Amino acid sequence: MASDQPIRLGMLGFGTVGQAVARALQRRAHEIATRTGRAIVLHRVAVREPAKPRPVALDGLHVHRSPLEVVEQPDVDLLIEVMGGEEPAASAIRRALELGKPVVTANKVVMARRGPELLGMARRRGVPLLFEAAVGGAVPIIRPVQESLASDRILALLGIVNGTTNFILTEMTDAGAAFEAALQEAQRRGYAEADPSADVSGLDAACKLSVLASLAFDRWVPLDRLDVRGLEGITARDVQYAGELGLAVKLLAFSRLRDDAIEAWVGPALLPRRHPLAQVRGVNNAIWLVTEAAGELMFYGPGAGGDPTAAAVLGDVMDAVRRHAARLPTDSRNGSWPVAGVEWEPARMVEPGGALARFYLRLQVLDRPGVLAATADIFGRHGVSIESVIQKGRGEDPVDLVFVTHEAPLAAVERVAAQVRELPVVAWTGPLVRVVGGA
Ligand SMILES: NC(=O)C1=CN([C@@H]2O[C@H](COP(=O)(O)OP(=O)(O)OC[C@H]3O[C@@H](n4cnc5c(N)ncnc54)[C@H](OP(=O)(O)O)[C@@H]3O)[C@@H](O)[C@H]2O)C=CC1
Ligand SMILES: N[C@@H](CC=O)C(=O)O
Repeated sequence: MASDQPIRLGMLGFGTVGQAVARALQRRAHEIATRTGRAIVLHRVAVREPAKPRPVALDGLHVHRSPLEVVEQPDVDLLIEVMGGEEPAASAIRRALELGKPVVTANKVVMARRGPELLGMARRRGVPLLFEAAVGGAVPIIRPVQESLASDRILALLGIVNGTTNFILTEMTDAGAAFEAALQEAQRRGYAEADPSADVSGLDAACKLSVLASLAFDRWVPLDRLDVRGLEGITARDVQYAGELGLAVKLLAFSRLRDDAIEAWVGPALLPRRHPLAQVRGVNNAIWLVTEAAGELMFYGPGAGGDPTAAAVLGDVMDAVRRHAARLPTDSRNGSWPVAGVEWEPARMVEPGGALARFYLRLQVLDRPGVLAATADIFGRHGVSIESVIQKGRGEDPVDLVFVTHEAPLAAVERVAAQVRELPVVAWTGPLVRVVGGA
């Protein structure tokens, strides 16, 4: 990068985030140049369908269909990857690093599935690979965990890391919206993934948790070792009943150190309405960290959407330009996943079935004499003690029974749910939902 020349960007993807990056580069060209000491211009892009009409036009750019073709161009100094998915994104990032080109990505799938390999490559080449936008959208969380808290020890993290599902749950709670209508609105606003089932199933949040927990605990927390549940089966009635219990439904990501093993899960959870995470509404995300020295910290802001995400992407671009110009290697902790010079090892994980929590379970039962005693008996036989039970409706066919348990191992509560489901009076059982924080 000769210092009198602008930095020429190659960008893979020109969808919600890519177009917002292009807009911001134009609108903020002066601040960006002043703050980095270099002009930064978008030069080449890769898209699947160049002829598709877009709110931001591709005019004046070199447009390619092949991501690798963009990477290989000698006039591309720095790569932005905002196309999503594992491949061809990971191969393009890898090739850029091999060529010594700094990379900025918003892709949590790539970082969760290929992070250790790509960060290892970045470190060997002494080239930045930055991914602040991959977790929490505009919320700064990667840099605080890697840099600001580098001297501290993170003990636990709990967060809302998916904007789409938080938006859906907020619409269902506040406006009584139907799940499908709220999801469509989230897609229209550009919050959802290209395949929104990744948001709804908890996979998007799980990728983010894998990345964040790996950085927080300095060992690889593999995606396929997480207990991942989504919003499937959560209905307006659950939202209503939770409200009546003074609780709010959220899709949470949780991880903590237990002895030297890692417990990690993503799933629907009920929080007391006064809990700070219960106040996080709409597309916002929030991550609450517990550390040894600093205590409790909370990071909050828009977790999805073109402009907020583009701000995080461009922050990384400017950082990469400054680092490269100063010939700094990737900093002490960036790329410390795996730890410098040490072969990376997957974390020892707490078996999900053994992890303790309180649970909410809703059943639809035929209103027959003795039905409550029959279901409660199953809980007792598996050693799961019931904290509260509510019956909703009477005489209708079927009625709802809502159980909240005391702390119990997940595996025991799963056995209860499976056995209850077999009772002839039980018409339907909902998903297991954790209850977090005091009632
Ligand atoms: N949207 C958001 O709020 C956030 C998104 N992210 C992440 O940012 C990334 C991009 O998201 P988003 O902008 O919403 O996604 P979009 O689906 O809106 O855009 C994807 C872009 O990538 C292009 N593309 C996809 N596959 C290929 C391919 N094989 N070859 C060439 N071009 C390809 C598409 O081309 P075409 O336009 O021709 O179809 C499109 O321009 C994802 O990793 C996402 O997880 C992170 C934080 C927030
Ligand atoms: N689909 C994601 C986008 C940001 O990562 C979300 O809704 O959070």
